[in-house]
Amino acid sequence: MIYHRATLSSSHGASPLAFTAAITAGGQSRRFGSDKALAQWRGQTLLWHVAQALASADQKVLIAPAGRYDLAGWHTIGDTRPAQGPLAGLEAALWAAEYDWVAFAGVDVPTLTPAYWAALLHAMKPDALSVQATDPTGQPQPLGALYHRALLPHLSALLDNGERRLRLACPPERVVQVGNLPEHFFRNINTPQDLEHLP
Ligand SMILES: Nc1nc2c(ncn2[C@@H]2O[C@H](COP(=O)(O)OP(=O)(O)OP(=O)(O)O)[C@@H](O)[C@H]2O)c(=O)[nH]1
Ligand SMILES: [Mg+2]
Repeated sequence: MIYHRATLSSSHGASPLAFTAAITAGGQSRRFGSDKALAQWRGQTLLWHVAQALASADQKVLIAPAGRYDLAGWHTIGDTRPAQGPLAGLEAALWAAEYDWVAFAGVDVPTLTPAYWAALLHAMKPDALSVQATDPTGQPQPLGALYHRALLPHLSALLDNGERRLRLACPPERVVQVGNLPEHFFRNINTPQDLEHLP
């Protein structure tokens, strides 16, 4: 594991790295009870908030069934392995990526901001294949994280072997962990109650 303490005020003058943004949106929202991507928070859908935080990306892909969502500026691609979960969504994202680095998000992380993604991009190290924020309990967050597209063969082998856990997408020794980020970034929305508790 490679550790990095985040700074949210990172303006270093270097030209920003070109990257792909991918939102995996092929889930069934069973715990939420209706499509959580379209649930409203602060007058917009959760999906809109997630996309806004990634507006500066050079390529924007939504991994979802054709026709389910219409998000301006985002190109929808289908799952390579439908209904196999977010690890399969990541496989589709890395497969479609035109840039080495992919900022990978779910539809249910509406409190992420451009500063969150900038902190992850800033923490990148030469040997890294993933950059993941750690929550206040120290748990790495694989669903608002950066992945290098060189992980694709590793990921496909995992999926072929029946693995579905997103946290295994990258070998731990190639993950850069980013600590010290504000607590409000770590709010996954799984149920209507989770949404009610968002400020
Ligand atoms: N592309 C793709 N994304 C998925 C798939 N399953 C889940 N996701 C997405 O992965 C993210 C996190 O998954 P969950 O929080 O489990 O969402 P979910 O599966 O819709 O919700 P539950 O049915 O309650 O588990 C969400 O953005 C989902 O849309 C899938 O099979 N394909
Ligand atoms: Mg699920």
